[in-house]
Amino acid sequence: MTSTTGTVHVSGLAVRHRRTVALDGIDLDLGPGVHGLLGPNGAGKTSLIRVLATVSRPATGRVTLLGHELSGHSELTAARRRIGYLPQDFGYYPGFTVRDFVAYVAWLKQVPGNAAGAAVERAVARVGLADRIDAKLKTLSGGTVRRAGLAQAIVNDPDVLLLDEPTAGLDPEQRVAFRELVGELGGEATVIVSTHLVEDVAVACTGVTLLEGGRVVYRGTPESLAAEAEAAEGAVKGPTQAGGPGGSPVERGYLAVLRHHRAAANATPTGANR
Ligand SMILES: Nc1ncnc2c1ncn2[C@@H]1O[C@H](COP(=O)(O)OP(=O)(O)OP(=O)(O)O)[C@@H](O)[C@H]1O
Repeated sequence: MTSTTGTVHVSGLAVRHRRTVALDGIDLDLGPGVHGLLGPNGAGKTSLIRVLATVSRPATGRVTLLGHELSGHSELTAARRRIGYLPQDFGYYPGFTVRDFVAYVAWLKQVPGNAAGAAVERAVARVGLADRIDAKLKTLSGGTVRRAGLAQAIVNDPDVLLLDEPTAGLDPEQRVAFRELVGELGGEATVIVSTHLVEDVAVACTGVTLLEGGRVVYRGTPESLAAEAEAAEGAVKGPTQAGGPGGSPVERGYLAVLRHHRAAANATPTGANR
């Protein structure tokens, strides 16, 4: 976990929004695979993804993506060609068709003109929208627009794919298809997925990073996170104490880690662990 060879390397990353510290000294090293980013509201997931997507700048720290340190103009430009990004809320021209929307991003990402048409059709087909490619975005449901958003994120075959709450608004069938696609993409690319749906992480992710209060409080795999629940439940002799009844093993592990972290932070007189 502490290797420095990952395609995404972050050290001492801090992000502030006016007086709010959104990220407070993050160190991460991520390579190919699907990495789930979990954490409660306000934990800093979007702030981290926005820095990696090069749309916001850190207050302090270093970020290296695919060997490009995200600082100078030429390094940023080189990295951007190889990044795919699906923001939590993305804007679009409602009068654009799915094809126009994805083609526009292909152009922004400098996909060569002679390859762009095929790249657009392939990306749209991969998200299951081939039959809607010439439909205007304003005629599509929220979940379908979100799939078009995913198509634009993968049109350049990115080496780093950043997805902020990609399954929000998807129906269960679409969510299953999404997990399969993300699993496929993670075979070669470094995929970072922020989500509140812990089950997405359990099924689709090879790694898990849990943020709280702008800090990394856990790194592991879905399996190791689930084992945290078992350990906590064993210690307190009852599942209701660790995560509550009905939660999946990974959900209970998530809750157990947060609870443990908060108890440790409260036990620190100076609050230095927060
Ligand atoms: N533009 C902004 N201006 C002021 N504060 C902000 C801004 N964006 C984020 N914050 C604050 O920064 C912190 C981290 O927010 P961020 O959106 O990164 O968290 P998150 O984990 O993505 O949350 P959520 O799960 O609710 O999307 C929060 O305290 C939030 O209120």
